[in-house]
Amino acid sequence: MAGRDMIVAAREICKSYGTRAVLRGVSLSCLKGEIAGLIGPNGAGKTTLFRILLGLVSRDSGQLVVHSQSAKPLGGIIEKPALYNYLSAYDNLRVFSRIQGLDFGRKAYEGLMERVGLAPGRKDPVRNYSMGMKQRLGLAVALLNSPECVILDEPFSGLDPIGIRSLQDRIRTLAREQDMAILLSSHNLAELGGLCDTLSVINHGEIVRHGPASEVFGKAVGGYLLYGTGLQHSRLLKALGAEVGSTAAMLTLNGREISDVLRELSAEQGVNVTACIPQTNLYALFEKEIP
Ligand SMILES: Nc1ncnc2c1ncn2[C@@H]1O[C@H](COP(=O)(O)OP(=O)(O)OP(=O)(O)O)[C@@H](O)[C@H]1O
Repeated sequence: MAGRDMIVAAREICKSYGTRAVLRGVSLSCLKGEIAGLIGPNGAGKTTLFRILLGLVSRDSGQLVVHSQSAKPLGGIIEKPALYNYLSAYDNLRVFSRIQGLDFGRKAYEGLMERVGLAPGRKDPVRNYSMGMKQRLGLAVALLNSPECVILDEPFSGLDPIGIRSLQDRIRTLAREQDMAILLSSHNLAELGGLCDTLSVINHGEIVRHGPASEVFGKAVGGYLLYGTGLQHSRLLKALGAEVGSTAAMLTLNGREISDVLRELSAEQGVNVTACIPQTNLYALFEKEIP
């Protein structure tokens, strides 16, 4: 990995609480302009790792490496953003800056609000905000001080699908247009799959898989749900043992490529597939990969 482009790396991090080992030799890194996802079930160790990266919790052993020219290279939100609900978004940003002994001035705060998709003119208290707006304000707080890497713990929790899409777009812009390194966690593959460049899977305090998101996502696909017309007449679906209804079919590939199956289906008379939705198997994803 080129040191020049790497912003943050955790190497072989171990952490125990009492006799419980929570992180067992975890390594994770994020490059400039990269979106790196960390996925794992409840209690896997995601928040603990992010707290260690942000210097909020000490590690027992392992190394943290940060390459940055910035005075404050890392910014982040751990769990829900802790906001002052009785203040406006603008005043929240001012208070969070002053806590750090800084004041960036009106223009900077308004610019930051626009950058995360909040209307700078809105004066009412944050308690009136939707969950999605609060998450975006939390992101703005994390961006104070212009960090080169932003760490977001469960940023999509509590958001509806439109809120998820909107926050994903903001995160993509930060990485693609502003070259920021983004590390984010979730226990929901759908939230990370289309957004991240790389995915690391953590379970019981160990990274059990790591790689390009498309590969890791591919490991978790157990089958496909097809929608369409005439599916019940398909000889191919019957031969593949799919469960076929009048408008939908559940298909397990058994070694075939989905692209080949779709091509062959499109050649069948009277069969028209209108949607193909991968069905993920999280048990397979969270299982430790045998090298
Ligand atoms: N301060 C603490 N004291 C004792 N145990 C802790 C502490 N913080 C976390 N743990 C334990 O460490 C383990 C990992 O917790 P962590 O919050 O890092 O997991 P997570 O993957 O973020 O889970 P979730 O998705 O539920 O937020 C859990 O068993 C948790 O109970």
